[in-house]
Amino acid sequence: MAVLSTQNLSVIKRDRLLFDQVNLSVDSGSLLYVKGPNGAGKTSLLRVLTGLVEPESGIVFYQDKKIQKCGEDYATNLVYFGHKLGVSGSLSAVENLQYWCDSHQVKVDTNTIYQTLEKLNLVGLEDIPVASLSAGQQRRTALARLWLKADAKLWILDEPFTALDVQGINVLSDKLIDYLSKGGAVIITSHQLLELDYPTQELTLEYRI
Ligand SMILES: Nc1ncnc2c1ncn2[C@@H]1O[C@H](COP(=O)(O)OP(=O)(O)OP(=O)(O)O)[C@@H](O)[C@H]1O
Repeated sequence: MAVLSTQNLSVIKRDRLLFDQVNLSVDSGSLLYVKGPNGAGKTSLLRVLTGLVEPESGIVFYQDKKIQKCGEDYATNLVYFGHKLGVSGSLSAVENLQYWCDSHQVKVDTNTIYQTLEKLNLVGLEDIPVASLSAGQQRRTALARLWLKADAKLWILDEPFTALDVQGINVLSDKLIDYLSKGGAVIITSHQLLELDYPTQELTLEYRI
């Protein structure tokens, strides 16, 4: 049984058909790389997969069940990392992550959050307002959610490598491979070349006029 699959997904934005009849299927331990130029519809597709946006037509299934019928089960087993980081600049990294965990029913103690931030090279920056961190450090803060919710069955990641330096890219790449190797499923977009040493399915969206 696929973790996530679709049947004939089509999305229109401003009278433009972004994609039509998309059928995809992602199993446990599988990586799907969604490619395409700016404006092709990658983010739109990912948002439909999360259930945040309704498609014009077609169905998204989580473990063979329509996502609209899954209730909390889908949300509990999903991490969506979108373009917007969803962090509050006035809160510290620890406070942001504690808040995120509380609102996503992720049970962690504060010590685990500090340890996770250490893995992301944010030692000494855990307790200052996130607004005073660099762009890459803010992104690392948001990405810590992947470490904190590694028992989710599916990660949907929209450009997670943006603003990361080489070390950050390596840390995230290793985490993705670790998660996939343990049976997680990943759907990812990236304008940087995705060079994960892991079997990768690709879905390319063309820019349609
Ligand atoms: N809420 C919206 N309302 C109207 N048009 C939208 C909306 N969201 C996206 N679009 C349009 O849909 C098209 C696809 O946008 P989308 O963000 O999905 O592309 P993308 O492939 O992710 O692009 P990029 O590589 O630049 O991130 C764009 O032309 C955009 O203007």
